[in-house]
Amino acid sequence: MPVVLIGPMGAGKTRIGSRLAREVGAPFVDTDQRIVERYGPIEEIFAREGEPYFRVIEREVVAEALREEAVVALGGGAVLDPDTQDDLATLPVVLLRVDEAAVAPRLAGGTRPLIADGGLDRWRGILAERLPIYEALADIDLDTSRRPVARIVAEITGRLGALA
Ligand SMILES: Nc1ncnc2c1ncn2[C@@H]1O[C@H](COP(=O)(O)OP(=O)(O)OP(=O)(O)O)[C@@H](O)[C@H]1O
Ligand SMILES: O=C(O)C1=C[C@@H](O)[C@@H](O)[C@H](O)C1
Ligand SMILES: [Mg+2]
Repeated sequence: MPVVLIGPMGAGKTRIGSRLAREVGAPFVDTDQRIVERYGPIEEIFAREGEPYFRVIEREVVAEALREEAVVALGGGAVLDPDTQDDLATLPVVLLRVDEAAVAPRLAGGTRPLIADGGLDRWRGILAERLPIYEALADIDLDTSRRPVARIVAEITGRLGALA
């Protein structure tokens, strides 16, 4: 069964997911990275085909990843898909949170298309829209704002053990 990481842009899903996978000896799948491998850079997909098309290919990649024995980091908006919400209801899901002060430097210099214009204000608005979904799906909920990656990974492995 996969372990799934969800949360907003910059929460650390990719970085913590890859460390967690190493720790538990499982493969790591990042759905954004898989989309890039197959379809090219995400900002180009958004620019060329628009967000609805991106969500369709994202759902395909997510559905495939959720059938793998892996640590799976989802894109920030993947939980908007109702079928993905259904899939996640029966899987161990880790919500990674981050506050605004901590995320600002993490987002600097990025190419995330949804916040290309609005920056941190847009990030805040998107999070507010999605937070009820994130919270409803999470089995483990933790803040990554001011803690080293190794500590966060240790806490997740401990809490996953308690879930089993
Ligand atoms: N606990 C942490 N402390 C400090 N920096 C961190 C921490 N976790 C992640 N980072 C840094 O924050 C940035 C964003 O992290 P990461 O790419 O893992 O986030 P993400 O949740 O995958 O974001 P996205 O949804 O955009 O893919 C990276 O530069 C990463 O190295
Ligand atoms: O929050 C979002 O909707 C997104 C987050 C990223 O992980 C990418 O999946 C993409 O930039 C969209
Ligand atoms: Mg990521």
